[in-house]
Amino acid sequence: MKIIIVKDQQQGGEKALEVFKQALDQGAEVFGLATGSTPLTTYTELVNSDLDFSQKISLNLDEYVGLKADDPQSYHAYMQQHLFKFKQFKQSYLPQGDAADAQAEIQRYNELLTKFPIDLQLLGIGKNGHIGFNEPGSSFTEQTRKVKLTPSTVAANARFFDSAADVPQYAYSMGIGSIMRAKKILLEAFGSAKATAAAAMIEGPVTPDCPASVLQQHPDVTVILDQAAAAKLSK
Ligand SMILES: N[C@@H]1[C@@H](O)[C@H](O)[C@@H](COP(=O)(O)O)O[C@@H]1O
Repeated sequence: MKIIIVKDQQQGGEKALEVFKQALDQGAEVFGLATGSTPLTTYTELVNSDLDFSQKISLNLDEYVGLKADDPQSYHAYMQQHLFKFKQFKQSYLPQGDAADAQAEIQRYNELLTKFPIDLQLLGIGKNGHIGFNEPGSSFTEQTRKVKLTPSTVAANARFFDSAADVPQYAYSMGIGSIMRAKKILLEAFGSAKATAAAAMIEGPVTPDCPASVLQQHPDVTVILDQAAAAKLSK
């Protein structure tokens, strides 16, 4: 793992832009994208850059089950608001939260991932070490699936909803097996709330108890941390 420690989230976004630029220079065609507050500065940097994604494909990590694409809380809406409205991609895919047939939706998404192997996967990390919506205990080999969110993740994401009761309890998520197939991975973590998870990911044992720890086994991972998120690293 290559660890980059920056002053703050703003500087983290600037570093992330460099990683995207390098991936494009190396011929990346397919980008795996993430949501949450963590990638916001990265998306702002991408939007304000002259990088051209108009012939590139994107695939998002996850989507809440039950939300329509035009629901303002959906990850579709998030991506539209923060990136796609400003930066054109050739084609962008997310799981369809309101799909009538969950199994068919999972299969559709797995087929897309096979058709478009991800060159650069952007990730955040949950306070409990989850990546995508792969909560502690998730298998390291699974592909896209429907997952039940833990109470702590529901609580953490409640800030984006009117009330905790409105937070969906299930999501479609690329599995850890899908994430690990990406050629290159860029994980960002900002703020003291992520310090324990960041230390477990980087220095702890590789265990499903901290799903992000599996990244220690990936050959090309860059981690961008701000000083607060890096505070619990031993060196
Ligand atoms: N599914 C998302 C993850 O992809 C994200 O990494 C995590 C952290 O969110 P934030 O960046 O807002 O801290 O939250 C959600 O659970």
